[in-house]
Amino acid sequence: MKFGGSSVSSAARMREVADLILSFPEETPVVVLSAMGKTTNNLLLAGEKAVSCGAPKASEINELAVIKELHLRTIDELGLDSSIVSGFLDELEQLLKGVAMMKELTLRTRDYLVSFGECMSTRIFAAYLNKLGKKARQYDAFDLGFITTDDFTNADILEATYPAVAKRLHGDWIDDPAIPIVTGFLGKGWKSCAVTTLGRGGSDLTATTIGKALGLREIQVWKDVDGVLTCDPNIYANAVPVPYLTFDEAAELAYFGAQVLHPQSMRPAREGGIPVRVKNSYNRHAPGTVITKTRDMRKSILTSIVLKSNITMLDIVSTRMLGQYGFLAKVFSIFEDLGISVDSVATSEVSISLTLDPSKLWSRELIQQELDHVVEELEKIAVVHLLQHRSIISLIGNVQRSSLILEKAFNVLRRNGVNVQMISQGASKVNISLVVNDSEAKQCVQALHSAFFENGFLSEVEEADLAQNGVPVLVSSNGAINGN
Ligand SMILES: Nc1ncnc2c1ncn2[C@@H]1O[C@H](COP(=O)(O)OP(=O)(O)O)[C@@H](O)[C@H]1O
Ligand SMILES: N[C@@H](CC(=O)OP(=O)(O)O)C(=O)O
Repeated sequence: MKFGGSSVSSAARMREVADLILSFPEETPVVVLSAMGKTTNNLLLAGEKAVSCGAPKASEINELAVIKELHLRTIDELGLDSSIVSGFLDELEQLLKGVAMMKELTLRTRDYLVSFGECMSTRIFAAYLNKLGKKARQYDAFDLGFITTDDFTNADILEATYPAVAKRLHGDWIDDPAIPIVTGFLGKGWKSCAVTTLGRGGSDLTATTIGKALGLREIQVWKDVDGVLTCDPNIYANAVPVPYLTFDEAAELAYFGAQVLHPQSMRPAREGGIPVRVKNSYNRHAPGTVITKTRDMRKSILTSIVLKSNITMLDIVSTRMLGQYGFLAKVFSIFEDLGISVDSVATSEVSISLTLDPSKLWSRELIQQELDHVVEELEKIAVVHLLQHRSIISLIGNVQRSSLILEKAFNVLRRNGVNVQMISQGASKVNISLVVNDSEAKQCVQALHSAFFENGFLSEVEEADLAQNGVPVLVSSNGAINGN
């Protein structure tokens, strides 16, 4: 059971989550927690301010005061001893003074700095469960066996993690049973032995990794929404929960920008064949979303609409003759050399259009200087147009019905006077990506959502299928059509 920052943002929320866990007395869950509320953001901001504020002022950083106040108030309201976090808060202040003195915040120090959030939330929660008489044991993931690459701020979990975590949790359970309360988001670099983090929202990945390591029956990720929704509720309030998803759909949805799940988190669940249930800790009786390997696609057309804004698009036209081989290889080797990730691609014989995500690495914004450098390198072999302030609208759905989805989508976009600048759809993908201007993207998502989900479109298609085939068309998740 993983609870995100919004689920454990205060003493009241911690009580609620404890009550939720205790309401399943027959279960012996492993609990994964994120940092309380906005603590990770505050730690990052405090670190950035420390770089330039000068050592004497480091203790006065506003975000440090906010973090201290939140954790001490929570401890107080839960009737716990302040010594649970006071050591961490003192060390945090020292660390910020150190950053201020050095006038630099390396990626390694940044990871160590943000680790304080999860280290404190898990200690508070474990102490509270123990106070309630439910035996709990706190674990720091970096001591539990989470072994990662040394890519600070965006580390990958290594295979050795699975047996190490299983051995430790099983061993401790046999010696002295207690509910494990594990820090999400954190790991230990295999060479550096320093604390690493798994990228923003990485606690989902911690949970699915533990699920696979222990071969659990189910992985639950508890959020502040009723599951994965048909679109981001901040973009369009009419979004509704999606009851079932496949791992592929969920991964695509997360990768293309839905903040609800960490993009890598589906991998261990898929490998372990363990269902993931997305639930609402504020509304525990809502059924949520169940994510599994396959699902009944009979009535599935469009599942969810995802928006990723502030995308940079490159239009690259070869300066050489038509039919020249090796052009794609040359272009992609430039991206590889510069360590820049490409999201969507559309090609013709002589040109490539592709999108780059400036926020892919949360630690390192793709800044103008880097973009200029990419263009400079590409201009050695092609004519390049850099197009900024674009958005990718991803239509996640049943690719076997892609013509139907595209017909409907383009109808809507034409009616809204929107010109699509790039389209990307693969043979086995569950995702059709459309690139539009940032300024018109939200309006497009709203119009598409109304057309697909709110105006009886799905039942109309179902009726048409029935009329045409006698029975609804059954499409399995591998794409085979089984209709009569
Ligand atoms: N398609 C989507 N479905 C559900 N939530 C989404 C979607 N896209 C964006 N979100 C946002 O993601 C948030 C994720 O929930 P949250 O509880 O904050 O996660 P966590 O606690 O793990 O950080 C939601 O509050 C919602 O605003
Ligand atoms: N605290 C980390 C890790 C995490 O997973 O958080 P959340 O579950 O609240 O998204 C972050 O903010 O990125």
